Amino acid sequence: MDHAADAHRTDLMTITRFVLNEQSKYPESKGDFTILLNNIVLGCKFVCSAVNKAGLAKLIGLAGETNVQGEEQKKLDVLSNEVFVKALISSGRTCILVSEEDEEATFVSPPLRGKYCVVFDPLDGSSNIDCGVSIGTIFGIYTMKGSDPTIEDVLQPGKDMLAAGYCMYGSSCMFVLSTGNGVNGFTLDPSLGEFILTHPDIKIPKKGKIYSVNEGNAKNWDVSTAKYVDNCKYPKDGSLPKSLRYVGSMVADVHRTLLYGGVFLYPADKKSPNGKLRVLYEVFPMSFLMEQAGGQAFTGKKRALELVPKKIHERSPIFLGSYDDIEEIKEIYAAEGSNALCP
Ligand SMILES: O=P(O)(O)OC[C@H]1O[C@](O)(COP(=O)(O)O)[C@@H](O)[C@@H]1O
Ligand SMILES: [Mg+2]
Ligand SMILES: [Mg+2]
Repeated sequence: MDHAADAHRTDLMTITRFVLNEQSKYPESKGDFTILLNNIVLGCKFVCSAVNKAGLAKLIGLAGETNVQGEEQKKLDVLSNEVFVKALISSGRTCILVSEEDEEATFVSPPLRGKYCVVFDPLDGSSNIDCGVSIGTIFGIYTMKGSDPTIEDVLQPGKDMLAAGYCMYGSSCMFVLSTGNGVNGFTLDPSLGEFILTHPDIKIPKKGKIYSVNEGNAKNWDVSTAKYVDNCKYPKDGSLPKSLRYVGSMVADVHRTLLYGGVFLYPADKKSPNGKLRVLYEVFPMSFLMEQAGGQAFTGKKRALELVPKKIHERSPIFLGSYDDIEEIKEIYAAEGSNALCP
């Protein structure tokens, strides 16, 4: 056995070692990012174990509160939010936190203040919590621009994000991360309590066979969305129809899209003129990952990562997935426009 050659194999590459290797590429780095990420990973492990035993631990059902989005919060929404706020602040590396579950941004005071701004959806796919279908956590990381944190530090375009990722709590627990050098996936080994690199350098297929959308909104769609989905079902070019897959958890639908290819879309419609998904902690992180994996992310008008949000809970329509499939959607929108709502 040539042990020396084996030393470089990615087997048993934990996420901590992976990030430390990444860090070594930046000699000036003091390890702040590694410590921050370590606490995000810890938060995900905590939430993963709570999700796995939700039915046993009476963590199913409503918390009795309503969040800023007007949604009834689930017990696990509230628990996950508390876990991540604590994990992020105790890292001593954050200055601003924006959570889906908190109306205002949280400004971290010294001495625990650091240079990173973290935007996050502590539990994504809340409508699937009580039935045990895959859900997740989504996050994005920016660097503070000045010496003191201001809300402008999180109202930056998505392309200025430093890193983004999600953790999916499904049949296996997967942590998917990009620090701007491609996308890597890690699977939690429950017996070790370690995330192990299992999906190095994820690249989305250039074209896919799957489309993912809530067709229940079809009567409210604009002409372009209706035309694209019609093309998926009744292709005009003689190709095979695409298959429909929709979990209703963005993390699960985007994770499948990243690995298998195709498109996930949550368009604007008469009911939700700005779509449903939130720019900072859903649209941006997933768009960042999609582009890093060779795909695209489009709003119906522009590249999603070019958006500059004005409010922390702002929403945007989103189409993300395989490069060629998003090109097709962009051509339809260029021809039909994005304001022509279905009659
Ligand atoms: O039920 P709908 O309208 O299809 O919406 C599903 C979408 O809403 C979400 O559940 C919104 O996220 P939260 O669960 O974090 O609020 C997404 O995960 C999902 O893609
Ligand atoms: Mg969400
Ligand atoms: Mg959520």
